[in-house]
Amino acid sequence: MTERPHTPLLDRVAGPADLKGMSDRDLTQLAHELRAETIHAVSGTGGHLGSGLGVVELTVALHAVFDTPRDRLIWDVSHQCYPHKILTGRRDRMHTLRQKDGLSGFTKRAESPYDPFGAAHSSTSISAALGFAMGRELGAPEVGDAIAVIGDGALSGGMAYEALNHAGHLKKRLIVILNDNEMSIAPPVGAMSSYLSRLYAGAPFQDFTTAAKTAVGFLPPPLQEGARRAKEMIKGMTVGGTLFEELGFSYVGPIDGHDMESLLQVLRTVKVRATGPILIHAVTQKGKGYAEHRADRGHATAKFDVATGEQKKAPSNAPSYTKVFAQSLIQEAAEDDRIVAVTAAMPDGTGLNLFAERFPARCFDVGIAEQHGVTFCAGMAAAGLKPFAAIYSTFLQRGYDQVVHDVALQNLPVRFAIDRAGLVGADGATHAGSFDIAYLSNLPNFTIMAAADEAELRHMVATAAAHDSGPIAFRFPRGEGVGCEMPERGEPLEIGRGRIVQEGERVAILSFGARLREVEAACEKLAARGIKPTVADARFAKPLDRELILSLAQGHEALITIEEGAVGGFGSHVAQLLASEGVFDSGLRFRSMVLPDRFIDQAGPSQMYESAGLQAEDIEGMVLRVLDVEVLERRA
Ligand SMILES: Cc1ncc(C[n+]2csc(CCOP(=O)(O)OP(=O)(O)O)c2C)c(N)n1
Ligand SMILES: CC(=O)[C@@H](O)[C@H](O)COP(=O)(O)O
Ligand SMILES: [Mg+2]
Repeated sequence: MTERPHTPLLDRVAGPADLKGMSDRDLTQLAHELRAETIHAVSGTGGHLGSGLGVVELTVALHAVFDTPRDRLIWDVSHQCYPHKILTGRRDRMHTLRQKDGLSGFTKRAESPYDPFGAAHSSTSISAALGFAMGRELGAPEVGDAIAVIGDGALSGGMAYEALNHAGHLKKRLIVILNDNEMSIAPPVGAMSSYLSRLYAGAPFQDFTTAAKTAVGFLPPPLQEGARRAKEMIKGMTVGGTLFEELGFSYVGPIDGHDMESLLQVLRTVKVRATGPILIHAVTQKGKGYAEHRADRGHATAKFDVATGEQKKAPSNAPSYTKVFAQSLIQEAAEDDRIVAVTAAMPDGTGLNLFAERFPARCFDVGIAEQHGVTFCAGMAAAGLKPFAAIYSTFLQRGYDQVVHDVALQNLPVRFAIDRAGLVGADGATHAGSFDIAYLSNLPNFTIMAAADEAELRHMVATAAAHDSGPIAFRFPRGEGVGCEMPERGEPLEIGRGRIVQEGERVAILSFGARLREVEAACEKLAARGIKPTVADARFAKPLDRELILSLAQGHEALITIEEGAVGGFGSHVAQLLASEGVFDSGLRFRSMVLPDRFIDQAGPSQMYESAGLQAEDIEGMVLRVLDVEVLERRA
């Protein structure tokens, strides 16, 4: 980590109360110091750098003008919250950011009273802020103002409009700050993004309409109405946030989100004068002061050298699952022009940026709009295309009703490429892909697969491309594969068929997904005790391979299932099958190893799986217990 920046003003800040006595000039200087501190801190931990750098002035101004934590400040996604955390008493813990037992990379209620609402999934801030505002209106004495800071990317999320619509209807005082940096993770997509650009493209008109507003005031009253309508028409035609005003908000902006003086002036005025919902449109630069010129604006970074900007990434010895997915899909799409692909604002994260380079007309970024993305795919499937929805497990939760109602119920052949399945590491509990097996395997018509390694993933992409008789999903973990031999091209798998990995005796371990490597590591340890389990890779959670499961159950004393998912998934369906076939009556010992029924905070992925009890030593222990070996050893 480079040497600490010189921050004399920031050193005097224990919390936002210390901003109250500062002059505007000091607050401007404080912002410079806060930006340097943010860069310094993230250089030592890695994390989301660009979005925080874009809101440094906004963070200082908000905490200077409003009375946090009584005034509730809610950050959308909250990946931009690092300056906020530094100002709210957590500067000395920033070196623990996104690490085991450290600070979360997002706002978190349990972490600080200055984090009134947790986030990480996008587009939730206005709804939450409106909830606080209504709490205040209904007499919650300790709630002051409710302030949501939402990015232009997050504003492409449907629930943001649901909240804007409701706020405009309720007409209660609510402050929404649109942090518009013309970036999502990638350049933003959508009509809203171009509308916002017009707002400040026409900014000179903003001055004009201000002048017009003043001029109207000098007209004799009978003419004022006509002049006012003329002003509205001009504003409506060009700038002026008409969309927001039509939704019942007062609109202020666009203002320069890095100009401390205008920020302070606008916020102080709004604080005194706002009576209903108001939207302040602040234009900022993502990555300001360090990464604003980078293509990704420094959205996410590993640890880095501040002087050179060089990231310190761990060397990789295997391709990432994401890259294998993208390359495999490109192979399939080259042979079948019905294949199209959809991402919800995560082109690079899902690897679809590679697909788009090859097939630009067949790749769609719908913005942060998973609900729309799923049903958009359903429509394309109904039209005879072969859509692949590439959506992280955790973000697919946002489109669940669309999965049930528009895809499963109509039995439409949408392919779901579910990346970041299982525990994901530094992003912590909000991003864990824990539930997709459970939330998909209970749906009729679905076929569910999980890749044990990158070779299996390639076969599963080919399987999904060939599978046209209904919805099919395949899941794979975040990060690198195991470095196994890769087939040139994927071969479609027989639907509902698993595979034996090693023959053994007494106990069978049936793995679904990428825990297989840990199972094999456990078997190496068990071999030293003369125990050789049978190991099988289920490949499918739906339809189950009945024949394989029943033969394993009938041919062993014990059967153990393992998966990178919560209860209610693969193991539950195996138990259901065994119970319905009366297999338990013959005394089979059955154990199902799943993620525990609790949220697991951020740590390294293997640390998280250790906490979850799904590592090789846990599997070894399970085998020993189920065979009573430990008990016998203790008695011996
Ligand atoms: C529901 C959901 N989908 C996708 C994401 C991934 N994601 C995190 S930040 C981000 C872009 C946010 O853009 P914006 O709101 O403009 O914030 P900025 O990074 O520009 O500050 C996306 C797509 C998410 N957090 N939540
Ligand atoms: C803030 C956010 O939600 C995304 O940036 C997410 O952190 C990306 O996750 P990956 O790093 O796994 O692509
Ligand atoms: Mg943005």
